[in-house]
Amino acid sequence: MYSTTLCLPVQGKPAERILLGMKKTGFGCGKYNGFGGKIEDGETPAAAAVRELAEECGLKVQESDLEDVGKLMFSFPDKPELEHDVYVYIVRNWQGEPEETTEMKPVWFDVPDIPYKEMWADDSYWLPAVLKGKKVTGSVVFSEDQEAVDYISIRTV
Ligand SMILES: Nc1[nH]c(=O)nc2c1ncn2[C@H]1C[C@H](O)[C@@H](COP(=O)(O)OP(=O)(O)OP(=O)(O)O)O1
Repeated sequence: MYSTTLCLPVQGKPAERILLGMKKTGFGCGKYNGFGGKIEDGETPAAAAVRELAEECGLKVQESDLEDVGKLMFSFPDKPELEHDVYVYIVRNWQGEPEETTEMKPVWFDVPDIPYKEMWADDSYWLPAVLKGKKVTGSVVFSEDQEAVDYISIRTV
């Protein structure tokens, strides 16, 4: 199993707008998602989140700007090698402007217009709670096509 990060830049508290990226390559290509990727050997989740956010959309943050909003585990019964967990962070302060990179095309969405149909199927279960200020932990099992959610257990606090 490997570990990844997911950074969600938002404006407002509670969140009114969110920056998502249309993923152009790799895992989740063609979906809108937060910004993140694999945690490298010897790297902390926070350091990886800062690095991936800058690499994928050019926003620069300090580790102290990361608000830890939970951890999720994703598994794919027919593809155990894809099993991974995700450290999820919200950021409200950054330097720079979002810019398109080879990996992601960033787009701002008003929270009521978040394009859940063009995102990972689990997001509609937990992202609304996170945007209202909750923390989430949980686990998601995907179907064979790696698109539909077969089982989901999310705890919000
Ligand atoms: N079901 C899911 N729901 C969600 O909201 N985000 C997910 C998700 N499954 C994976 N992610 C996120 C976590 C992470 O930010 C990204 C996948 O990272 P990966 O490292 O696997 O892919 P990349 O192709 O970006 O590789 P690197 O950038 O090279 O690390 O997608």
